[in-house]
Amino acid sequence: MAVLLRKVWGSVIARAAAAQPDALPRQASSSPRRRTAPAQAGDYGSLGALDALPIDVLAQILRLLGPADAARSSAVCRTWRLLASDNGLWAFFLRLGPDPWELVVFAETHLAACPALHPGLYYDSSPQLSFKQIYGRRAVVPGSIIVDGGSGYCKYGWSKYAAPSGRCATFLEFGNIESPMYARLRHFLSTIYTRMQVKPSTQPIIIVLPLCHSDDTESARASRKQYKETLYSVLFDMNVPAVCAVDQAVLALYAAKRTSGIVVNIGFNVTSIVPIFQGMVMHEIGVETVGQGALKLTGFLKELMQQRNISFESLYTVRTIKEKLCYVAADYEAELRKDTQASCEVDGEGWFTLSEERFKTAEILFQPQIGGVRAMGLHKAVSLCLDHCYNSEVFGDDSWYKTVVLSGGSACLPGLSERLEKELHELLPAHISEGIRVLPPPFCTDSAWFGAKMISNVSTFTEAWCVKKKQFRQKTRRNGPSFVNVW
Ligand SMILES: Nc1ncnc2c1ncn2[C@@H]1O[C@H](COP(=O)(O)OP(=O)(O)OP(=O)(O)O)[C@@H](O)[C@H]1O
Repeated sequence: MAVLLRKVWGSVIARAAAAQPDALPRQASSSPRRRTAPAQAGDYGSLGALDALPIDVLAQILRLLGPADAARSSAVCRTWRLLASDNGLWAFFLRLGPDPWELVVFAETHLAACPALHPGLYYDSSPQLSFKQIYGRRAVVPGSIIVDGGSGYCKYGWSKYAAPSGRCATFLEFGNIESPMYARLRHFLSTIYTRMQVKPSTQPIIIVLPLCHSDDTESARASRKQYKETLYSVLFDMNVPAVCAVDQAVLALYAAKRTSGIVVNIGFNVTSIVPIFQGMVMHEIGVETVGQGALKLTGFLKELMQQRNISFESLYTVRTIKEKLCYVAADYEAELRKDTQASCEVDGEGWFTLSEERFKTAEILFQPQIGGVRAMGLHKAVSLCLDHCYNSEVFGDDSWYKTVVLSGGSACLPGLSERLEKELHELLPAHISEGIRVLPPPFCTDSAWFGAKMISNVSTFTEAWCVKKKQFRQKTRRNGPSFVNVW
């Protein structure tokens, strides 16, 4: 530390000399300004001279020293302790960390406690944060394994990584994991651990819970409970030390830096519209479901390509073309009159050119009949959900549902958020539609994974979000498995 301080001290003097090139040699030590610096640039002997430096220079020194030495310097004296506890200093160190600053502030402000585990503790305000404490706690939060077992595609990886490290086609490798069975879940999770080359006992796990496509019925509640019970049992039988299980839609909402709103998840098979208030899925208001998702979009593009005699090798080719060329028209009729031809290359198969198929594919989200699907248009289903939220009148704040967050890979189609917002404003009465905003998916296919990553790094993660093996065993012994429902 002393060596660093000397270096800093040298740079302070050098900067002062550069600013006043002819003043430095002549200045007498009695001049008021010179009282804050030694007489010679090389005179580093006494560190006591630091006391005479202006506060902002001392603060800069602490910043240059880094968090470990800044924390150590609080042991020197009261003044250093005060300086080293400055919130701005620790906010500066947090900003240098791997997570974007606004995500850190959002997580520490709004995600300090899991609403399902600690309903009383949950807050949605902006308390005074101690960044020093937060820095210290975030530094020791253990890394977690994050598993988002989507019904089409599974994403998994370590929370300290920037993105999921592995992806696989859930439906091909594991069948549909939404019908929970001990053996299937165990096989699924063991496979992920093996692929990641991680021992289950070494780290907590965050499991992204699949969306429940049903209302608040007895059987829906029972199946949610059964799924969670099996999940916890499987993981604790595998010796996982702590488990955090959160709904997919809630995580996607967190990734958009919101705790209340409506998540529209265009899933693999179905699209779900999920109202969420302060991190809790509002099953009593109703989760709307539209019976088409990514698979239908790919299938419809395949049909359109076949109609134009465009040949391709597999459905993966069609999926790639969809991701590269398709978009959502702002105005379907107007788009039909435009020249929309564009091409893309698919590895090993050459170039493909599409015209109106580019926007016709996604138009089935709004006009399902174009694709021969008997389903409700997306805008109508979202309107219905908004209407239910408006009529629920259970909360004082009537704007909690006015942010609509898109999630799921297909929601990355360019133009979708703008079109949905436009349709909602046209469809709904002004008193409901006023102020409604539709946000594109914050991290494309990986929104839920990133929401989980945000939670995994929050300073209170282990105690506020995780269920530990001992807790689980004790509670099941005492209350039977039914207690899992509140988790
Ligand atoms: N940029 C993109 N544009 C259009 N579609 C995309 C894009 N990126 C991914 N997709 C599509 O998203 C689909 C996969 O979505 P996602 O990974 O969200 O599914 P999932 O998580 O398995 O679904 P579920 O929510 O039902 O569990 C694929 O069909 C893929 O083609």
